[in-house]
Amino acid sequence: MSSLPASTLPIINIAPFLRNDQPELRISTSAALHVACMKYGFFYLDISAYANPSETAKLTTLAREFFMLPQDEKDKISLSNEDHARGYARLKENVTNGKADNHEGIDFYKPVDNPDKSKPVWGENQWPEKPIEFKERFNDWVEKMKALGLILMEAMADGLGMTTNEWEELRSQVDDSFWVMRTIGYPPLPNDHDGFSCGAHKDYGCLTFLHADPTPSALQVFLRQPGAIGIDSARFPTEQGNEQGVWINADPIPGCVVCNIGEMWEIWTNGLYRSTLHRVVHRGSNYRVSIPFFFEPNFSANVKPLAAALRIQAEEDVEATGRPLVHRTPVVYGDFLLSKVGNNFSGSKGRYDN
Ligand SMILES: O=C(O)CCC(=O)C(=O)O
Ligand SMILES: [Fe+2]
Repeated sequence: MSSLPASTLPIINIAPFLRNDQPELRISTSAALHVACMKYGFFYLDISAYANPSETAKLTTLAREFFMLPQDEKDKISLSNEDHARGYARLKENVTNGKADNHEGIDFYKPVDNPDKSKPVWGENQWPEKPIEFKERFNDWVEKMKALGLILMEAMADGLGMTTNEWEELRSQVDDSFWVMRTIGYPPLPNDHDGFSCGAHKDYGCLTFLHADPTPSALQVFLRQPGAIGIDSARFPTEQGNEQGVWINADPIPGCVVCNIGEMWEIWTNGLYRSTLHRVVHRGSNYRVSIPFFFEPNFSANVKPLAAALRIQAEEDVEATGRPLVHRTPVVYGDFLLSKVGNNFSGSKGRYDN
């Protein structure tokens, strides 16, 4: 897999949205976001003005220390203790496209009022006792990523040409994000493993911010390119149909998180922005650690096509083709999430994934 082309994904710096004195830079940045979301659904977000590299390095170290603990120590926070969504999942416990993923991980969700572990995703988070500092540092990261989510959403609203009122309305759907954070550990993928380190999928929420250790040639992104011959087209998930494209590596870049948009953005933009397939194929010899943070809509958010996206489409499509716009079906985010989490577990109820 190391022969895949290197990433050509754009790098977008969030810095102009952290301050108020660079209006032109804000405009060009939100325009670049708009193009990146239409073209790739994936980009690098340079957060070096927002997060210190020592902070992210500490997170991967803590996660690695946890995964190196004996199995029975890790199993103390097994997700079977809880709502089958929050907690630790053993290697190969997660399933994508019917095949076991070669990773282990801990999932955390936004805490809820009145937790009830008999209800999917409605239990309590389980934090490891070891290594110490784990809970504190990761909680800090949650706060930081939640704030980043709102900053990026506003920048994207600008990129879509939303009015202030339209942004306020969208903001009210994401201001109590039902976020998810995962720490994932990937041993090298054995050659005879029937599946991937993490099988091809789209993220189904709003925005993913992925911090990973420096391992190259692990995360791969599917770039749609009509006419291209896919590298292993036999393995496309069915919903991808026979769409053609190529897999590229999205190797980590210092100071950046990899950011991708989930399926809720497809609905909000009525398909103008596309949520993009990605997968992990980690054939290196080291133990890889990644930490995705999923900034999601509020549980009760009613996600439907945004007027700003429909305006763009009306200009581009209807005039060009004469066809009326077909609107995507609205969903309540929490219902959508619950319909998804049932599919991902070999033995039990399921959790957040594709
Ligand atoms: O580990 C990675 O690089 C990606 C993980 C991922 O795509 C996910 O958890 O949704
Ligand atoms: Fe993903």
